[in-house]
Amino acid sequence: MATAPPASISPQRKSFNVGTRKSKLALVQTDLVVGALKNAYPGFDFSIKSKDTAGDRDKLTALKDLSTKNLWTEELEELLAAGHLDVIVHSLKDVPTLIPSTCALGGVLTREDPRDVLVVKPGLPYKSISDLPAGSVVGTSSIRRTAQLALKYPHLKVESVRGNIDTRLAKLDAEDGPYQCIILAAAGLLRVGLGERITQYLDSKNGGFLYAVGQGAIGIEIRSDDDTVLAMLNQVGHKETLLEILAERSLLRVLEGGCSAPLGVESEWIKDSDGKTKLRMRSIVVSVDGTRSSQVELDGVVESPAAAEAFGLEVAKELVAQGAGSILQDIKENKATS
Ligand SMILES: NCc1[nH]cc(CCC(=O)O)c1CC(=O)O
Repeated sequence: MATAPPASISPQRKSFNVGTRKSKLALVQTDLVVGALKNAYPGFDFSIKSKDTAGDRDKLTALKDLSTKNLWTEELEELLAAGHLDVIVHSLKDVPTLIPSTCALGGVLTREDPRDVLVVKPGLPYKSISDLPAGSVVGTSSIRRTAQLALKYPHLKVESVRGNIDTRLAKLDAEDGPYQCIILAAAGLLRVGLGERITQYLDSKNGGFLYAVGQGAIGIEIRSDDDTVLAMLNQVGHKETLLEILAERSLLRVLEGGCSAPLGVESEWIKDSDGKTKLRMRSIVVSVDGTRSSQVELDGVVESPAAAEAFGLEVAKELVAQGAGSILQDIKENKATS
């Protein structure tokens, strides 16, 4: 049954413009958000406006070399702030931890499987990352994945692969292509109906791989003063996902301080011995060459957005105490990438 609109929603405002990127994944995720909003607000009208962003246009430069960090978000945020859009739907992983003051994170849908996965080239016999022989080429452009590969699998080679999911899979499948496998997010493959391409799910216990902050979550950005849309999103958002991603983003925000940190995380809700629900966060910071790493696992009672942000900060402090600070300093000074 549809929920009655909260009192703060003005009866005059019944049409909303929902912006997103043009990729297949972005459009599928936007349909999920619009579907949830239409279900809660059947009398309202939502139109989808899709747009290519800087990140979609520049497919040649390795991601870590592109100077602006807001590749996927900035142009859409300008349209949002100007009122041409009311909502932007993002893969939350691509949303910088600092959002311009005119905009805010309005909510998140239920997280899809957040893990990274290995996709092996068709015809090759490998069933897991540990089956790959020395010298095998793994396609990825993420410094988090590159650094974790260098740490755990120094016998493998890493080569950059850019483009949307279909493009990357086509590069993997090309008969004369350089890659034996690629690493992708499970969420993207599952959401576009390509789950059968997954060879192995990677996590702390399988392959020893942690995922990106926000991975698998759909983030919904709004104008920071738009109480109407915020109230609407409160009806469709998912509380556990929100607490997980606020903790993860708080951790990353503290660590990165203006540079992109090779941080992996894994968030899991557990019951402790007294039956109390806690958020267990595993985290790792790895130097780009994989020679140094710092790992922390903490459990925290996380029942509110403020508690989630405080918990992320606590994990960050512990990571720095375990040595993450010097790894991040080297990355900032560009030593580790030479
Ligand atoms: N940076 C690209 C990107 N942004 C979101 C996803 C997948 C969906 C998600 O992680 O939520 C991907 C592709 C990938 O990393 O495999």
